[in-house]
Amino acid sequence: MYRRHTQVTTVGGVRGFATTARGYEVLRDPALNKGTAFSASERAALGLDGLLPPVVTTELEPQLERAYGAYRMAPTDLAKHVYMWRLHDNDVTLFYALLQRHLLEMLPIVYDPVVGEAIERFSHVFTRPRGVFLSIDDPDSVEARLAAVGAGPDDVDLLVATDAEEILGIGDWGSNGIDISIGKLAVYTAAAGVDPHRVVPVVLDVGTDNERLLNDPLYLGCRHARVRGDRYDAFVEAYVAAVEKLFPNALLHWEDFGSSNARRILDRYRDRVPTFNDDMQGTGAIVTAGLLNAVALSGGSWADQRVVVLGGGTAGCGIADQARDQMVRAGLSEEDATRRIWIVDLPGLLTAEMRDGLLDYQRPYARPEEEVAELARTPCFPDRKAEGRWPAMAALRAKAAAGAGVIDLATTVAAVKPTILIGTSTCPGMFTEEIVGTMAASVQRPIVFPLSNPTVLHEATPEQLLRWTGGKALVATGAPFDDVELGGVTYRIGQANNAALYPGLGLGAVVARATRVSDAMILAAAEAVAGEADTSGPGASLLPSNADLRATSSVVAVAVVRAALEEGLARAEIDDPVEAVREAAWWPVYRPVEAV
Ligand SMILES: NC(=O)c1ccc[n+]([C@@H]2O[C@H](COP(=O)([O-])OP(=O)(O)OC[C@H]3O[C@@H](n4cnc5c(N)ncnc54)[C@H](O)[C@@H]3O)[C@@H](O)[C@H]2O)c1
Ligand SMILES: O=C(O)C[C@H](O)C(=O)O
Ligand SMILES: [Mn+2]
Repeated sequence: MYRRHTQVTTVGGVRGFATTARGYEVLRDPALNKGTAFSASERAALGLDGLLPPVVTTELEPQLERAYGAYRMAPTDLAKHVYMWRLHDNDVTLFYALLQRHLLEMLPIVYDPVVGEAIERFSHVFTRPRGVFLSIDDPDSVEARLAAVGAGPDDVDLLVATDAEEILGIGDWGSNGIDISIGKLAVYTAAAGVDPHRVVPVVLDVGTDNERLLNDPLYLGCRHARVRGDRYDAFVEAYVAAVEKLFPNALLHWEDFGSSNARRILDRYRDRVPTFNDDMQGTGAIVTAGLLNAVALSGGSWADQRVVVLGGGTAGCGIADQARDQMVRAGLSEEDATRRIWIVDLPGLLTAEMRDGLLDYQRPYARPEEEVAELARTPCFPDRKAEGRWPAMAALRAKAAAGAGVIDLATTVAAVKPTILIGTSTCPGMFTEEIVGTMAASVQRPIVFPLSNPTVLHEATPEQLLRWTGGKALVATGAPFDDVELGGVTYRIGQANNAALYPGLGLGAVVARATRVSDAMILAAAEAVAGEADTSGPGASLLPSNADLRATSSVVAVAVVRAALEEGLARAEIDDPVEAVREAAWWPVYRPVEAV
């Protein structure tokens, strides 16, 4: 966000800034600061002579070299992460120029998986605030806190908010979760060119149930258990209402909410404001993109797929919904399509007898009793980590364990013979050789996507899946994985991470000034991503490489703008979507700064 004393302007025919700031005030504004790249005349006019070394380097190049050297010197991934955000606080342009140049290397540092470590350590490595902290203990202050960023009604395009109940697969991290909002926004800019000065990261601090935080003297958030129920809903409402009032054009992105709140919030607001839930819809769409290519390569038809999802939370059910919709497009009725999806969670295969304990969006997938009556049940052992984190599912698990037992993943896979196996369980190693072998024995090209993040939580590694299936598995993962060499073929592993989709979706929605984020816009994004992958040749990736994210995101954004126009959801007048997206995209280049 630009400070109040700075305006975006045109300087000598080029987009630049006009500012009343002088001296250190200029250098300490990360939006304005160019360090050694201030020209001699800018230095004179802005009062910078004497405050900078004498050499003038008007290009970014030498600064990029210096910054990359410093980055390389940072001894650990977390130290690299901290270095990058310090750089951001010093010079936003240089940060994004560096990130974009080394995108494949730095995305995992700035974003997932290292952002997970940074979130766990937030209270210990905190140096300076970024983003907006909203507190459930002071709900009346929501509007004032958002207004404190100092932006006018036309100055904000996008807000990413989290309540941090289910960060990646690492659980509840309270107000530390601000870093996921910040990380997601950095990807919006690096991947799609969303203007980093027109976005706001937000944490909705409703407390935390994480004992480690509650007992950490350095914890910086509200030190009490998570507030739920009416107070929670009123707080979320206060946030949305304040955004509508202060930033009427802005898109609202929800990130890493717990499974009991994510869908409810989305359903409440999706017809009122432009909004989407990244874990449900962004993930569903990027996985659809990977599946579109995988199903085509497998030679099968969508109407014939059988899908088993391990982990029926926000991501798993978001994926299930979009897979169901794809089968409906292939000609199945909604009921028949739903019947081709099996969800296995902590209580085992979700069945009709559990109906009352299931979340509303899990319920359609519960299997009828008569169908599962013959399936073997195994006793299950309490999983302490999971009991705390998913009370509803853990209660069902305990009930099943006390009764006949659970229908586990191995039994489900043996009975269903799925063509597609999806992992969103947060439980590493759950896709065993036995389970994958069972699948491979009945389908030619088993499609297996272990998606849990961060990397250590993957249900299986691509190397294992390919080895166990003699290279037949069609694999995509949530975190980045190296190529796999097997039988003389190099297998490139597509990353089915919503980072490859939501930036283009968001940019498209922003460019169109969309009033809503519709299912058609999301499908257009998924199809656009799928179309960007070259799946020809042995071992080809199912998804485009993250090295091409900028180009992929532009294609996605154009497709989203077109879909918004077709549905009459665009407020912007757009003749040429390609040109509109090109014009809107922000690039990390130094701009002239004028003293006024
Ligand atoms: N690749 C991506 O783009 C992407 C996107 C979103 C989420 N994810 C990952 O998916 C995972 C789940 O995320 P979420 O947002 O859906 O979380 P969530 O809390 O909403 O869902 C997790 C579900 O897994 C279930 N579960 C836990 N242990 C299990 C076990 N042993 N067996 C079966 N089910 C189990 C829980 O009961 C819960 O229903 C996380 O690791 C997250 O990082 C990946
Ligand atoms: O953040 C990611 O890497 C993807 C996804 O949103 C997740 O929660 O895991
Ligand atoms: Mn997420």
